[in-house]
Amino acid sequence: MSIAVIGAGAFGTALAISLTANGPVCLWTRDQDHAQEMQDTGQNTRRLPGVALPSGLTATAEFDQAAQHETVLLAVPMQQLRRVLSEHASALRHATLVACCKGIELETGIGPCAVIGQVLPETPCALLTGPSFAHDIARGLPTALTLATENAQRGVRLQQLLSTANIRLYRTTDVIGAELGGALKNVIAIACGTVIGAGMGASARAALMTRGYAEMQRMALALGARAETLAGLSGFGDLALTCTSDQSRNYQLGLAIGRGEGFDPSITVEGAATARAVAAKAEQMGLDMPITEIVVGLLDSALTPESAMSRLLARPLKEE
Ligand SMILES: NC(=O)C1=CN([C@@H]2O[C@H](COP(=O)(O)OP(=O)(O)OC[C@H]3O[C@@H](n4cnc5c(N)ncnc54)[C@H](O)[C@@H]3O)[C@@H](O)[C@H]2O)C=CC1
Ligand SMILES: O=C(CO)COP(=O)(O)O
Repeated sequence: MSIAVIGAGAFGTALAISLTANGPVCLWTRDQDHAQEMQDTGQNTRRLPGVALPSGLTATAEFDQAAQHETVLLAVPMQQLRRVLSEHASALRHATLVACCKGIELETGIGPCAVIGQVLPETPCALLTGPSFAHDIARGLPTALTLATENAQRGVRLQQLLSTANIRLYRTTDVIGAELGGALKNVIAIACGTVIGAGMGASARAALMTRGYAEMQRMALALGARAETLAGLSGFGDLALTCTSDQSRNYQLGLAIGRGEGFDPSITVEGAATARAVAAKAEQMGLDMPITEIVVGLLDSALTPESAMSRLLARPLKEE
């Protein structure tokens, strides 16, 4: 069973490195110079410097070379997924697609598997998500992730195929729950980074993580997710990692907002677009998502960290 990874960013490269322990892997980048650089240096110096690419990994800029593989992992940012699928729809039609991105599409309010379902309705798909930093995976550190797909047989097959020496996969058929856990935790991580950056303390962060988790559940359950999925790796697990580690780019953006510093807009921060998508969806659904709302206010500079916190503290008192 052969594997390709689309997107030679930090995560795509890390997955490709780990998966070569099971067999050859093809890693696609849209940039010919980048592919050449990886071949010449044996490293992805742009996204994962200092980590050697194993000999079983082939870097290419030829899409057809990647798309001929049976299983194709899609490791591009969420807001680019539809474009990549649409540009390469005919080449990808016959593969099994595994989305590796975390987020909600801004224009439509849907997650990665739903986007695949719209662009390539006949193509089997799955989602790989859960707590893991690219650098940890690439360095061979132990991780546990969730593989979500509605087809249970496909889930068993992909679980075996994509488990490696340092990636232990659990499987679920609750795709919407896994999608929402991975997407919504990034929004809460921006809020948590903000309170730490602004010096509001670890107690405030614990409060945001807990009430943020309640918010994640509120939306996910309303959309048909199972509560136990939210309590698992793709929800609680990834929330815990992303809200407490300054390796996280979503958390780092929050730190910068809290400190009143700028942030490089070229860095992939999925929670920013997702916060806007989720706030709009919550309004349509009549759901109360106050932390998501204040994150949008912080991103728009309509709120300061202090005014955002005052707004949360001033909300009517209620049962937990
Ligand atoms: N970095 C990490 O630790 C983890 C990342 N993820 C998820 O993986 C996804 C990708 O993140 P990273 O790899 O970290 O981002 P990244 O910014 O390192 O890489 C993104 C890659 O996608 C490529 N790309 C962007 N737009 C494209 C387009 N239209 N066509 C072709 N290629 C395009 C870029 O050139 C870049 O190589 C995100 O959804 C993220 O949430 C998930 C778990 C861990
Ligand atoms: O999803 C991740 C960890 O599971 C990576 O987090 P960031 O995208 O915030 O860096």
